[in-house]
Amino acid sequence: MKKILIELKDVSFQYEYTQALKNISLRVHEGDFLALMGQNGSGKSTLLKLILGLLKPMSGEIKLFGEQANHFKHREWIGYVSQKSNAFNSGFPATVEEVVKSGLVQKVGLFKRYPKDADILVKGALKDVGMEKYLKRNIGQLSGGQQQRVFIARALVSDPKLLILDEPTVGIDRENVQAFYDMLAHLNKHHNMTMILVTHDVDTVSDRVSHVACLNQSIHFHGYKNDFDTISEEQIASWNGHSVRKIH
Ligand SMILES: Nc1ncnc2c1ncn2[C@@H]1O[C@H](COP(=O)(O)OP(=O)(O)OP(=O)(O)O)[C@@H](O)[C@H]1O
Repeated sequence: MKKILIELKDVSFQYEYTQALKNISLRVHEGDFLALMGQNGSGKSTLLKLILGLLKPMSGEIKLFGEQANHFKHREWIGYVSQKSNAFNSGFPATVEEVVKSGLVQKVGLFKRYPKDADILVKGALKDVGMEKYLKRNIGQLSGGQQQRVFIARALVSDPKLLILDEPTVGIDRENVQAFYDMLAHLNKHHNMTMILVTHDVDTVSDRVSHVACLNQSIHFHGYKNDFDTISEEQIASWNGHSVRKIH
């Protein structure tokens, strides 16, 4: 049986005036490549913040790697690439190498020295995302998609078991989106990296993902990608409150 890495049971969360999440139950197993979909304001970021321990649920239970979330000590097992990480301007004074190396801070602690093999780890992480040639380049001189790969390498350098990507294809041109998904699928298959990919766009859900979850305050669907493909656009639209188009 595959291990359950993330488990939410009946989780609800309310901001002062807004109920963001209602009775969410969700399991992510080791090796899953999950697309978490939902329109703007459907609660995706709130759900991520709960998983990342930045918010506490009002009710319900969250377990990470089998442990209660509030007792979970291995935050470095969860890598996170935020939505706006690929928005550096060309003058930003950091090289690709420096950006990726800074990902080790989570593992070694803020005031500790980098491990002796830090340079090897950095090169390995850049190789995993196909960016090893850019080690000494300034981060601001790369395209949006290349910057996104560097930030994935930054998350990978501390050797996480689960990678959460918030709308990673925003800012990547259409031709490069498939190559980007190929890279994620490679990490998922060959490095056994469990992935949660957040998107508000049905169009961008790739055939590479294994599972899909549709969120709009509550979970409307969670299952295999093949089963998701049999659901009509009208049905998905009724969950989202606006029309949708599935592109294969
Ligand atoms: N800090 C906050 N204070 C109050 N309400 C909030 C806060 N953050 C989010 N909300 C509300 O909670 C609901 C869910 O927001 P959330 O950011 O989780 O959605 P999302 O699916 O990530 O949206 P998007 O795709 O636009 O990023 C929305 O109605 C939003 O207005």
